[in-house]
Amino acid sequence: ATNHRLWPEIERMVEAQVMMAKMGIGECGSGWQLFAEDGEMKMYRREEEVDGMVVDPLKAVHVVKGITGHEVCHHFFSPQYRYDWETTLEHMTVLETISDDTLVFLQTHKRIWPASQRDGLFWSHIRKLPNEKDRDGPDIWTVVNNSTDHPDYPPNNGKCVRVFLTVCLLCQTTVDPPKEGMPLTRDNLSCKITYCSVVNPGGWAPASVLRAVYKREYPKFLKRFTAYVKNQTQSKPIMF
Ligand SMILES: O=S(=O)(CCO)c1ccc(-c2ccc(C3CCCC3)c([C@@H]3C[C@@H]3c3ccccn3)c2)cc1
Repeated sequence: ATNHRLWPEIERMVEAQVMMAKMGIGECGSGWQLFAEDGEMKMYRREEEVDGMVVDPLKAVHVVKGITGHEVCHHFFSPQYRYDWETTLEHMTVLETISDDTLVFLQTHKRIWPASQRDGLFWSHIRKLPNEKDRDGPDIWTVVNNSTDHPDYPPNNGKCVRVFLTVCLLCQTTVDPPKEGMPLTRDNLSCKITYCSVVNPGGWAPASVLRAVYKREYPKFLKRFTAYVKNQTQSKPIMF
């Protein structure tokens, strides 16, 4: 729905986030440090603080066989799967359904001692993008999540401190064609996933605790989420 109050912001954020996600780590500016590696998954972060709070930008790249970018983005965007893969989630509500590709979420995350509990209120938008490199190749799919306001849920008015986040999941599918006359199967699929996130904790939390949480939770999240998508799709028809 292009006539919604958030549309101009969504357009701007999607364009900016997709451009950043497409850039290699080298081009993304200096200061990225590899902090986790597991097979094809590589996680980088930059150590940044705003008003003494850790807001370390994170960029992860991963290559997963047997799934498509559409399937990855569909399972990331759709609320009905979220409790299955998002382990730090305590509660999730869809506050607004702006259109079938744009939702507004309110989420509370499990408390991380000794910091106070956090919640996040953000719009989430899923979009297919043309594959510029290979016109007749599979499309690129992306989901962008960005903090927003909602009149009924002002920040920090209850037990939770409101985090401010911007997240981009960008997926590029590669099809390795089967032998002449052989059917296309999931063995011919590979998906390059780029996950970028900046989470401002919204209020004081010990830097050492936050960095330890990020170091533990982000690799776990991406591995768990991608394994979940493989598991959910393995016996289903391919969704391009
Ligand atoms: O990609 S998403 O949009 C997927 C939808 O859920 C998303 C990802 C992460 C968060 C998030 C929000 C707050 C916090 C902290 C900050 C201070 C205390 C709680 C964390 C901590 C880092 C840990 C974390 C890392 C990865 C996954 C989940 N948890 C993460 C929110 C949304």
